[in-house]
Amino acid sequence: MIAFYKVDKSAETKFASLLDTDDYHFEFFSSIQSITDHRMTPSVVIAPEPFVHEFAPYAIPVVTLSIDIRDIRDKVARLRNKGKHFSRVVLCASAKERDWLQKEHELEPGGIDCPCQFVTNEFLSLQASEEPAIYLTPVWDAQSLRVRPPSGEWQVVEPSLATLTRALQQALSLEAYQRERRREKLLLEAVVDSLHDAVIAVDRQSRIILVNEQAKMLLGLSGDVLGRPITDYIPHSDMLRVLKTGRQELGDVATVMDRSIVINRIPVIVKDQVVGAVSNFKEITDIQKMEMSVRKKLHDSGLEARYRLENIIGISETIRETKQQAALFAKSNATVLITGESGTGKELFAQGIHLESGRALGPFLAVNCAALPESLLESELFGYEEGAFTGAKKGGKPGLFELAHGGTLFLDEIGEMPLRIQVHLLRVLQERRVRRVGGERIIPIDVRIIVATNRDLEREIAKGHFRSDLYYRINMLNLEVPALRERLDDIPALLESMIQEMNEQHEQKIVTLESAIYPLLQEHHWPGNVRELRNVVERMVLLSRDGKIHAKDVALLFQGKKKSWKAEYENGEAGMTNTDDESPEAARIRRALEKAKHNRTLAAKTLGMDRTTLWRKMKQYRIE
Ligand SMILES: Nc1ncnc2c1ncn2[C@@H]1O[C@H](COP(=O)(O)OP(=O)(O)OP(=O)(O)O)[C@@H](O)[C@H]1O
Repeated sequence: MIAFYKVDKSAETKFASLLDTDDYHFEFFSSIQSITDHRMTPSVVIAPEPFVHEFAPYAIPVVTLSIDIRDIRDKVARLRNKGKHFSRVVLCASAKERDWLQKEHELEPGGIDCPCQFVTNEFLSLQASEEPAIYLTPVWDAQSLRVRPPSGEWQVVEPSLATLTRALQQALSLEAYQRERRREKLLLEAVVDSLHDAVIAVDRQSRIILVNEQAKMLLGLSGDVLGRPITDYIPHSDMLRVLKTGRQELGDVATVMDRSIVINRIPVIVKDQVVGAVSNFKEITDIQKMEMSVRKKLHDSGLEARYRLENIIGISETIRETKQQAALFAKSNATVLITGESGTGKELFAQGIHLESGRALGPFLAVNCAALPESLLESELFGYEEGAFTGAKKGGKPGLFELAHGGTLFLDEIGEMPLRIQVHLLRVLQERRVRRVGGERIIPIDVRIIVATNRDLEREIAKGHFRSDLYYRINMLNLEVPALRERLDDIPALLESMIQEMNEQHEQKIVTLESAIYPLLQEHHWPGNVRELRNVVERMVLLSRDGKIHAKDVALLFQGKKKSWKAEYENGEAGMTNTDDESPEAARIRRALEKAKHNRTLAAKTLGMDRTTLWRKMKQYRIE
């Protein structure tokens, strides 16, 4: 909307006819009050020069309406034509307008055929003179003349149509510019409002120039706060310090309206000058929620705990008791040591405890301590800072302890953990904080630790392979997972669920199992526990015909494979490796290594296994 302020009737009529189309919205006003009371704020105002200053407190652009030297020349010419006699022109106007007219006259004196004097209203004096004068004043100053010359000697000058048109053109282009600025402002506001962070910005004088809804909500601001000093709302705002020092302040923690928030304050610097400051802040709980969801995404890519305690199959007394005990342990935050032969389902219990605990919504991360070389295990667990070692990722990397914050970290095969890392782990468990490899920062962590082993740790301590202080620290709650041979009653239920799972996997439809199969399964010793059973079922499914598993196939399977399985499981692939006598497999590996002159790639090749498996087995059998 274009507002015309205190323009005279004649100008009003001319402006109205110039704007006589539906394209423009305009109004005439005679007081500031009537403008501020109007339902629409004008985008631009046209006001005669003496009244422009009234708009100083308002952020509205004003186009100044003033007469120009041509308007005076025309007036003088018209007066002469009417037969007026004068040999002097005295022009009386407001200071600014007077200055402009005087300058214009100096630059282009032609046109006025007698001397011209320019004065302001305050200095208008009616000197008696030999030379008759004509006193001219712009129409908007007529009412305010301090001294009034005798009638007939003074005349008002009205702006010509050309002057009015120029002012109007200026106003229209300003309005278009304003409209564009408003559109940009709305866009910026929408962008800032769409941020999850609360944002508030101030100018050099610490007046609020931008604030989003989140900031209003967190700071409890309401109404129109733009343009108000930030100290009206936050008396000792730290933004004042940032405006003064020009230094950013990141990660400050404060309590605002009983909420803990994390604040960043950043100076806005233009050409080395601090021209304002912007602060973005967030409730700590929001940050925690975000962390959770990032971690959740991590889980979705394979690190999620999926097994609940109730999904662990088994109806036997022993497994039911173990599940009850695990549920009880889930209630506490203490470290759990899960022991049991390999393949008994220790990891499933670790997942079950996590999901049963108050940390269920947090991350569950697992690492097999036997599967990684010492230095890699260390950086996986504790993370590293940039430049900690050659090849360290830029920006460093958080370790599993950090990533598992708020959740559970499962350390499988803890018995295989190198002694040096055991020391590091003990410190983390005691202090509940980690320091990344090569770093200085101490990072507090809230992680529940569950460890598992199939080794007899007391024996390992006696052999000097495991630290006793760490053992006492982790052995707070001990969950013993029973071997499958101690709970043969569970085999039918396990069998059923595994067949169903494999049917889905292999798109088969096994419907019946010959009943003679069950005694075969009950007689077996199951050194590889449930994992071995899973292998057997897989083979049974592959051997099945017409949707049926035949007992004779299973018998053959056991007979043919008995030896190799026995060797496989009893010699340490998955079973307890407590024997001090070297197993045949260990001997085979030792021989292959010697033959290959300790070239592991070559040895692995002759043994028919990949390097990682060889490496793992060497660790398992403690072959140097
Ligand atoms: N009660 C059970 N119900 C269903 N599947 C089970 C059960 N117990 C174990 N399994 C299956 O047996 C396999 C071995 O389980 P898991 O890895 O948890 O054993 P583990 O004791 O941690 O073994 P290791 O000591 O070798 O790490 C997995 O495939 C698991 O799904």
